[in-house]
Amino acid sequence: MPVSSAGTPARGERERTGPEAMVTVRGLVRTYGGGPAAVHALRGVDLEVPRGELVAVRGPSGVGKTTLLNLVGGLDRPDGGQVVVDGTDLSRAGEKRLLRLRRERIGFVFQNFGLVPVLTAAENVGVPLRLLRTPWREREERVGHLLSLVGLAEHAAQRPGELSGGQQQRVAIARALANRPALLIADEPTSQLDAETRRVVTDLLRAAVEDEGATALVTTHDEDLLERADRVFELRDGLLAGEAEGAGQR
Ligand SMILES: Nc1ncnc2c1ncn2[C@@H]1O[C@H](COP(=O)(O)OP(=O)(O)OP(=O)(O)O)[C@@H](O)[C@H]1O
Repeated sequence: MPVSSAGTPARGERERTGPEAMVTVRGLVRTYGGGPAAVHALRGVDLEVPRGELVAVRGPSGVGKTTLLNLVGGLDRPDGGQVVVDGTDLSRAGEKRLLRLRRERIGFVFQNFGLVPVLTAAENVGVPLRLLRTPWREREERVGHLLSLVGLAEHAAQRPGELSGGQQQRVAIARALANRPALLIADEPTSQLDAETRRVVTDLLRAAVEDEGATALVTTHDEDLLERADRVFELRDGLLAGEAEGAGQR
């Protein structure tokens, strides 16, 4: 990071967090509501996600895991602290810059999948590529490849309502990978799945990291996924603590 003599980032320089960190979170605070009913979801969270790793955040229900992912993904603004993603300080980025970062560099897998009900599986996977104005042929090839990767080539023409929960989850993962995101953010990507599908989805996340060069930040309770993460953090009482090394195996 270029620094001025005072040790702060040189004026006009894009803030960098070093070559390794894809995400750096410092002192992150998010409070919902006010007064005695205020919910202090995050009270000063610090987190570093190195490039090329699968990092998992665990913690009890309602502890603030989704809140953290939304803030890292630029979908919500914090009440305090700093989030730097891929060299961009989100608190200094305007809406346009945030939108571009989300479209070009980030893939999301939401807890409720977030698929568009009137679009087929293939069309849902193609949405991020349409937003990037990817040419038709390239889009079709990428969508076909991703649907095969998640084992849904045969279901390309079905709409979300005609797919099982596990199939919808896999469509959501294929869609999140469509733009070859530098950062894949996944909120409980294996929840509500049977053991076999959980394994398939975990394999996909590892493949995104190993083969597609992505960095992944996931929340999960799934012991198998935790086992295969490169690092595991625990969110408790609004703070992130206790890093454990996962096995990080394929
Ligand atoms: N928009 C909101 N308005 C008010 N309170 C909210 C809002 N979103 C979340 N909360 C509260 O903030 C806390 C953290 O919620 P969050 O969804 O981040 O938890 P979580 O760890 O992801 O939970 P789960 O594992 O059940 O998905 C909860 O107490 C929740 O009720």
